[in-house]
Amino acid sequence: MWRGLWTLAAQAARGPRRLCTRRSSGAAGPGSGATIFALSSGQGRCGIAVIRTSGPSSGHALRILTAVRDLPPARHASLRLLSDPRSGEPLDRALVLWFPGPRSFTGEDCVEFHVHGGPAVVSGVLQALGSVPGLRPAEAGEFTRRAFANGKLNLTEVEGLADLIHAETEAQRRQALRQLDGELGHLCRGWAETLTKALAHVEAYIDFGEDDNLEEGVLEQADIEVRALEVALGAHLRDARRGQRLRSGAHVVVTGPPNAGKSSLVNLLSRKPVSIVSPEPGTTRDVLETPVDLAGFPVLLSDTAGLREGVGPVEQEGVRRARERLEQADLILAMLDASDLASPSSCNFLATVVASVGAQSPSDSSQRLLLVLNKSDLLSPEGPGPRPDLPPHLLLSCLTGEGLDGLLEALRKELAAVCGDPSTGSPLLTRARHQHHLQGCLDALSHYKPSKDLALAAEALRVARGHLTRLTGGGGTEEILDIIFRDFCVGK
Ligand SMILES: Nc1nc2c(ncn2[C@@H]2O[C@H](COP(=O)(O)OP(=O)(O)OP(=O)(O)O)[C@@H](O)[C@H]2O)c(=O)[nH]1
Ligand SMILES: [K+]
Ligand SMILES: [Mg+2]
Repeated sequence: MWRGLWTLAAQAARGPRRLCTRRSSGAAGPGSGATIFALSSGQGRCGIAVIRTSGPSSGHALRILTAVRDLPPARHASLRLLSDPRSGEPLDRALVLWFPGPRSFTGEDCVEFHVHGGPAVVSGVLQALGSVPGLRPAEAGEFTRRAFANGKLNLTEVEGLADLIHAETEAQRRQALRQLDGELGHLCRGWAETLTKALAHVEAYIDFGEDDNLEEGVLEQADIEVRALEVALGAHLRDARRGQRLRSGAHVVVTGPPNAGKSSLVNLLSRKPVSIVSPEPGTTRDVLETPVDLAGFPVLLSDTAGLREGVGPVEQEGVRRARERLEQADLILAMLDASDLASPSSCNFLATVVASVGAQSPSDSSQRLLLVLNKSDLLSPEGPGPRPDLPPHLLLSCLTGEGLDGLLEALRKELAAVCGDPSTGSPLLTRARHQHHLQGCLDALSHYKPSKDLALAAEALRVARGHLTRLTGGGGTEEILDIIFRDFCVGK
């Protein structure tokens, strides 16, 4: 998650960075001449490290380091002794792979050296590559940028790749893989084709409308297709918040009367002592936020002050902050003490918070709520259970852990609804950029009124199509590319 937060924090700490490309050099463009190299596996001691090159001198570099005149067979691993070309000193016995362009990740000639992962070996091979004329170290994201420039990936696929590298939860990984597979790009291309066809029809009508040799119903057909596209775009936009939540984390807020066990639950779900737990009501005052992986979904979990009136000014401020945070929640975990359901604070909580969220119809409610009755261990086995008039709820004991599995399963279902389930359904719009262009496309289509003015209608179609093209990176401006490629590390 968190990548958003981390990137912001890192940028604040370091000041603006220029990580990826030198725009002026046009280093990413095909035929830019330079051959780049970098360590593509993680930094630090490891069993195997992968060093990659990309560019026209890749084959030359491979021959020089292996001191073998013939290149190994394409896309087959071969064992070779690598030596420093300057001193002839052996560096490592390594697996090398030769990927002649265009059938490579970047579309250019590429080589992979799978060397032993010790820091001395890695730095020896990197230095040896640096000594080969025409080779220079890669900048962050430069391999991917070349792949993009050579048409190997479109922009949404590049974003999917960045997300895949940074994915921290199962659901994020699945979503990133789907995007990398080109699902969103595919959808956009289909929509753009529809618009191209409609545009062709409108333009034909402008040119030949008066003639008899134009098929009948051409404009009507274009009209039907554009209106259907508007409906599809609208449906996707309504879903947009879900994709972004999956990328940056859903807001889950734990609330309830004092001492219900909210902090105990937050500690249990995050598996660390985030909040102070004590028998004293009113222990938690500030909102305490912690990133967690809940059932495979990225979540920002907030612990809040117990809701009650008639307390001192500090706790009152805590209650105000708790209510404020509650309004921003995607999912509310409403918690009550199962052994204390008749108390005024429990009744008041049920009548206000639980009832008000529950009253919204599921389709238009922006928030979801799970009611949890904690401290089930305090209920006597034969005595009457929780009140019969309660809304649907789950029983839990933070003390014994009983009911935790059921709660996690319920959370998984709720979060799938909040974030969108990446294993099913239509591709999600994971970034504000996607939403911006789809909205732009939809706005342009609202000006499509061929019955009023054919020329303006054609222009509306052109503007709308431009948004879809830019979404997948066609005609993308350098600034957008810079922002997207900044997400990558060196070697990717
Ligand atoms: N028996 C029992 N006690 C529990 C359980 N969960 C929490 N407690 C106890 O209940 C008390 C209150 O727990 P907290 O987690 O501090 O409750 P809270 O809702 O965060 O309280 P405030 O922050 O004061 O609003 C502590 O003494 C916990 O040890 C449970 O499942 N069973
Ligand atoms: K407490
Ligand atoms: Mg607390």
